[in-house]
Amino acid sequence: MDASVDPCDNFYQYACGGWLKKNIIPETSSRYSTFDILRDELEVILKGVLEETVEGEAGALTKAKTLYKSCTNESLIELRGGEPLLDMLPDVFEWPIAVNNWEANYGKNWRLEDVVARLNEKYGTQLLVNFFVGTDDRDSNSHIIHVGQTSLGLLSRDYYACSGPYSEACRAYEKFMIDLAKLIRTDRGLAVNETSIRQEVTRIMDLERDIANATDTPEDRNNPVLLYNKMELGDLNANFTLEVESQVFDWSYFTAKIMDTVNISVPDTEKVINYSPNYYRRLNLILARYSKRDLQNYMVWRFAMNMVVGLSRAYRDTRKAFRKALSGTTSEAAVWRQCALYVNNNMDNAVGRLYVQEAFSEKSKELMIKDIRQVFISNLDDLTWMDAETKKAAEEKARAIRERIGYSDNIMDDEYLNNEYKDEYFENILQNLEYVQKKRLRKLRVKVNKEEWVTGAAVVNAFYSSSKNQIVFPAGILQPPFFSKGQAKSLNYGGIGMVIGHEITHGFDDNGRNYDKDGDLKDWWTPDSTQRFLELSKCIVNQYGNFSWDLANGLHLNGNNTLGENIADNGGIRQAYQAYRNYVKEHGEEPTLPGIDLSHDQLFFLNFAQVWCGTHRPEQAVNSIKVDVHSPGKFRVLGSLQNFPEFAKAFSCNKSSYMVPENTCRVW
Ligand SMILES: O=C(O)CCC(=O)N[C@@H](CC(=O)O)Cc1ccc(-c2cccc(Cl)c2)cc1
Ligand SMILES: [Zn+2]
Repeated sequence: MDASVDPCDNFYQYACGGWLKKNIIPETSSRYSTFDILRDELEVILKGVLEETVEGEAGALTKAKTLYKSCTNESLIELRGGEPLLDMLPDVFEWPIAVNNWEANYGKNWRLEDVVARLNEKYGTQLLVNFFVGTDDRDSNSHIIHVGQTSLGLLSRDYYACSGPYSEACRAYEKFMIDLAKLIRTDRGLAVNETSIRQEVTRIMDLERDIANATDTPEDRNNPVLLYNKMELGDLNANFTLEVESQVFDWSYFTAKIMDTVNISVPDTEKVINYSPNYYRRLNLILARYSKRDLQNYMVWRFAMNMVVGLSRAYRDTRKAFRKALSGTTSEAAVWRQCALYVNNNMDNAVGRLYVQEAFSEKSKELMIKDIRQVFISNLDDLTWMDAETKKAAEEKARAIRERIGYSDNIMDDEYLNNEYKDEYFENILQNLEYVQKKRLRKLRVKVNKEEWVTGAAVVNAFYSSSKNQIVFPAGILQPPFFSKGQAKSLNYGGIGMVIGHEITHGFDDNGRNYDKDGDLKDWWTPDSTQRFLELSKCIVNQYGNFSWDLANGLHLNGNNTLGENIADNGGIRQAYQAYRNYVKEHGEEPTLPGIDLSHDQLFFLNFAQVWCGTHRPEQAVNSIKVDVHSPGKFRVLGSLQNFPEFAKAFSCNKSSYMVPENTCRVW
């Protein structure tokens, strides 16, 4: 901390000023903070357990270690060059820019449905048409087919302006395409004509820019009620025509191409949810202006660009400038880190088991969730803006929230674990992609398992699931500074207590409030209470929208896209603090910590703030301000403390100081 700063002038600087002086962002990190360091440390633990040979361990654990080993076998990876990618290009109907006679060999029988379906069912990549099986928002026990809008190579639609802070990213993106195309042609012994490659790359960029402009903005996708457009599969053919070179996209044929691979037949009367009707209407106008070749170039590019990270140095180098432009890092993370992350993401229960056995103590499960839930409920009484009927429903929902702490007992059961990973899909990454995707598609005819955890255990994070009305605190976050049985309660309440309140409040933010206690999209609000909620939320939208972020060229935060997180932060701090005061009332003040002349109330706020001591690279700041639903850490701390009078009291701040603004916001 920097005690020379007045906590009432800028509490973030007071709490973190010392940290910022002592820490430099590593060249491999785009953001570096207390929170990120916990994640880096967790990866080190994963490295240790994944490299360790243990006789007679469960088969699933050996498979995770095998996958990790194949991923980190750098000499073999170097030897194989671009082979894993080159070998599978024919399987997705080739990349026209990197092959000769594409029209003769592939273009003739080419169908958009075939390539979009193949990328989806075999490579888990949703492009152009985002087809996926997910929980039915209005029937949270069932799965249903969804079609949504595509993801973008440059992450946010705003980048395609390619001007100002985005010009470098666009230039690097196109260079990435050119270099990869040249490298593949060279590897295939094909002539490289720089001019024609540049021309094709320009068309791919134009196509993706048009697609980006066809996508709905995040603001237009904030309300789950408006996204929920249920229709029959047959209606997609009738109302959402897509045509390429006068070939009409057949939605039924397309769906069968995907679902046949998991032996699920889908009739035209099948109900589906269309999350992005406007996107599909706009998309058709765009497709009329491009050729089959353009589309094929675009889609295979979007797939190939993500494959290079697992290939030889020459292939990874084509992505360097692009990675620098988007994240600011000058060198990629160590291979072992990338592999530990990859295996954890794809085999989270096996890796979770290894992590928990190695680093988690059962004592870390004794969280104060009950206290904080109780505070949320008793606070409802004070809310003047909510009527009794809606308060009653809110209380019922809060009481119904189910909690998950640490890890699922299932992962400690060898039988269960081996069964989850029974197929031989773990030799390498590509096969693993197919395995994970098939598992997702098979869920269509299966009921939602609400007991299932929405995350692995080896994760430094926490979650709220609106469809399960469930809060989850995986083992990875149950550690200092968030929690430790041995540390002061003021630190635990300012740490994990805040996170618990944050997750509970997600059930009542601008998105979560649309779901009832059973996780179904059902309105349990009176119109008046809804009206008042929206007014109070507006205060938060404006408050955070007023923050300008120096690291992002002074861009202002998007108060709408970050609203849910900001409501959760503001609820969390209040609930955690009140729960701490209740604890003290019952158990008495805690003994003061030696050598620190701060009260426990002050320590509560200090620990809360120091979670976010850290900083971003400018490129990452521009990126995250567009795509992250969380506000930057500094503003999460400042914004929530400015709205909380108890903070001002704890540090005896007077009215005129920055931390005690004239008008404050409060929802929960
Ligand atoms: O990685 C990231 O940037 C997102 C991390 C992220 O917010 N995860 C959340 C997952 C979610 O949103 O429910 C869980 C969470 C983590 C930290 C805090 C916290 C702690 C102290 C002070 C403040 Cl203002 C906030 C609150 C919630
Ligand atoms: Zn959150």
